[in-house]
Amino acid sequence: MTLLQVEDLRLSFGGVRAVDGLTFTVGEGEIVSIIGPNGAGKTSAFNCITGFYKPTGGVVRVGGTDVTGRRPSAIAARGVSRTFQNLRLFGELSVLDNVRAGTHLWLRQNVFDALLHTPRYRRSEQEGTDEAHKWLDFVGLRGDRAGLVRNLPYGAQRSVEIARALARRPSLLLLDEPAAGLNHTEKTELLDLIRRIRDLGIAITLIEHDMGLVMEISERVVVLNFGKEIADGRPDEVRRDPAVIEAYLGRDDDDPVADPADPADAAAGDPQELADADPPAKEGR
Ligand SMILES: Nc1ncnc2c1ncn2[C@@H]1O[C@H](COP(=O)(O)OP(=O)(O)OP(=O)(O)O)[C@@H](O)[C@H]1O
Repeated sequence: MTLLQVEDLRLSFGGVRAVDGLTFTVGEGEIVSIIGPNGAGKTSAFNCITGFYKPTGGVVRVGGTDVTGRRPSAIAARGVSRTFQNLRLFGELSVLDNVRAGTHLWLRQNVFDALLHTPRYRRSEQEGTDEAHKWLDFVGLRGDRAGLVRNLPYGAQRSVEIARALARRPSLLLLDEPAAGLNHTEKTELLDLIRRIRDLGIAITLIEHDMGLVMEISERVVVLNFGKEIADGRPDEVRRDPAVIEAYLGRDDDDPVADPADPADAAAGDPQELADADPPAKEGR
């Protein structure tokens, strides 16, 4: 069944067409990556899908329901959870409380119960705490969970953010550059974690610059360039796609013929190189 359906999604910032006609779907339990050079519109697309930006055009459906332009909380309540490129943890809260915050989406609590600390409130608080521990175990975060989250190393903070997103009990998890800033070991653990999340039946859409990770884990890859979708296919198809290779590596207009002696052209001719290619540096941001 199709879980997420994005149709002709558009977003403009003044004259900049950040997203320019994006169409793709994500099925139940599927892993779909969105890739593209810096500034291609990936995060803008995520922000439209999750309600942080109101798209200029197009439709976003979750489980068949049109959620275009709805508030982030309404879209989250439909089972869409996300992490952010720049972590958005509550630095002054404990590790455990950060993850417990995710459970408030579905824990049934009211002001009356909270003020009077009724047995029902205490039961639901315990349920939230148990659930938070469960997800912290799942992401493999050992150590002190009562300490402030901001005292954790960066890689561990990323894990806490994923645990918090999972504590919302999503059917679709959107990860914005989950491997950024992680070392080799942490990336291997992330790969395993993403697979284990998928094995729970949760669909995953990730934005990622680490091509090795993308090519290894994705069932489908959607490629954006200057807001436009230039490819949507299996990893092996996408990395052989000339439009994708050109978007990543660029080609001098005055030099349309590949020169095997030129490392850039040699790389463009070898699809395997795309897996190792560093995206071009940010421009005009
Ligand atoms: N809040 C904003 N105001 C104005 N322009 C923006 C805003 N956010 C993004 N843009 C522009 O929209 C375009 C797409 O940016 P976006 O951040 O979505 O790209 P991206 O593919 O996620 O890039 P990166 O890989 O660097 O994170 C860029 O030209 C960017 O400068």
